[in-house]
Amino acid sequence: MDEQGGKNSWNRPVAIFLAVIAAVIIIMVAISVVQNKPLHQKYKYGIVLDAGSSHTSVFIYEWPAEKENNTGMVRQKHTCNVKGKGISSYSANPQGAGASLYECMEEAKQKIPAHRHPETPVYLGATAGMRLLRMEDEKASDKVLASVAQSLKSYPFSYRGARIISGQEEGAFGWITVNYLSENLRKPTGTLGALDLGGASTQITFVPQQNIESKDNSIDFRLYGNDYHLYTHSFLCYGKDQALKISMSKILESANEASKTDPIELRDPCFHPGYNDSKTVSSFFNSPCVKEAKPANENFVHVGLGNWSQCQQSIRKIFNTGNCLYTRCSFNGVFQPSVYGDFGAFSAFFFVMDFLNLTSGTLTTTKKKLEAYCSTPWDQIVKNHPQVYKKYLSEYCFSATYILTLLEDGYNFTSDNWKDIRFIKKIGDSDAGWTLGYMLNLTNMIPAEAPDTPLMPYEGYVTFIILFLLLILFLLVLVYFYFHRSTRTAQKDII
Ligand SMILES: Nc1ccn([C@@H]2O[C@H](COP(=O)(O)OP(=O)(O)OP(=O)(O)O)[C@@H](O)[C@H]2O)c(=O)n1
Ligand SMILES: [Ca+2]
Repeated sequence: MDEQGGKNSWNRPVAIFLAVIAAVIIIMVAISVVQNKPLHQKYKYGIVLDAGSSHTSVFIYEWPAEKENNTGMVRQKHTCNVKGKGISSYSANPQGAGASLYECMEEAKQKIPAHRHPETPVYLGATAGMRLLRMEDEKASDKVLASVAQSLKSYPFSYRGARIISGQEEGAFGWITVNYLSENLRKPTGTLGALDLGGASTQITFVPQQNIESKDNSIDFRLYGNDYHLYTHSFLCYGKDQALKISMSKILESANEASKTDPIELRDPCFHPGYNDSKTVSSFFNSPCVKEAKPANENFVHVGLGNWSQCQQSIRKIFNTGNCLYTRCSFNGVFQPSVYGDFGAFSAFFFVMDFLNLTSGTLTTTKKKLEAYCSTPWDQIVKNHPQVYKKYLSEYCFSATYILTLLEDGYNFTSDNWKDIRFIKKIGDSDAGWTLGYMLNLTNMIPAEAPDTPLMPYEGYVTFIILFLLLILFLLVLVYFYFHRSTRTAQKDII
């Protein structure tokens, strides 16, 4: 009896103790499961309209709400191309500029959950087309901006402004975009230079090895605790559409002097042999970028010759490589340090080189291929690309020759560092361009100082604490049984 009673009196506390431990383990495991379960991700959104010289694009970005200060977290969710030309083409009908945004903004309402609309910022940045319109007619450019502002305010988003951004901003934000997307900003590794070619301007931005001699070309950033000293320059009028106007106006001027016939025949080495089209002089002299005297004749016949080296010679005339007041210049007296590091070349750099399959290869092979392309008869080119709009198709020889000349003679890339240029459209899901960097900056999503990073991620921390507690409990159990057994042995010894 005594012995049994003794056994029972020992079993009850053991059972209670084990039950408590089991309960604690169950609660802990339950907490761990709940804590570590992936939470239903909450996203935030932002909209940026890129009002370029040739067209407007609407970009919708999204990012996980609780991770907005981390690099690489913002991605492009959707993009919509506004139908028709850029907003600067509405100078005679400003209301049309705002109205043109309707379809893409309606699409944005569909893509972003309704409960997020009021907090979603919307920005419009206009680039070189509007810079040129402002130079020509400031009132007209103000009216176009007022029209797009009024249109954007009519949507349920948080309107944050419509303005013409500077060439420096365009270059610097393009650089931020490509480096943010490549996740270069929190690492000690190098950064990627940015080359952007639009219709009306072109930008070059990179971290140089040399001193920046002109303060207009220098931009400083402190991002995630690192200091960046950037060189940037935007060449207004050196986008591919304006460059074509300047180049054509030079050939037209000399053709006009040579022949007094009407219409003038413009024999152009940058267009394919067999190309023959009637055009108006005004369509090339309608820009503040064109300084040549306008010929009296309004009509001319544009005749292609398809001679690549002559084409390059005529394009070289639009780059003034003399008159440098610094230790070195790119062109037109603009200071530029030697290009350094890898570069991402996007927008029209990519569209043109990708269309012609020229995104890889050496500078020499690229020139050879382009020479062959330019000399291909026009009817053959049309046959090979029946789906491409003829105006665009006819301009690829000029555009690619312009790109090579700009990169080699303008920015001083060489056969050696040609391989450092990557022709890119996107990085991951997001387009390379200034819009993402612009939004990241205006929403303060890139902190100057690196956010404090915990020793381990939150989920890991919870798991670690639970395992640690379980270990302590296990040790307690061991200790308990050890004493329990030694007490029983001691009791037996007494009996
Ligand atoms: N798929 C595409 C899209 C555009 N383009 C051409 O590339 C040039 C530049 O386009 P883009 O980079 O969109 O220029 P914008 O932003 O409109 O001009 P800017 O930056 O100078 O304001 C334009 O001539 C356009 O017609 C092209 O050849 N293929
Ligand atoms: Ca652009």
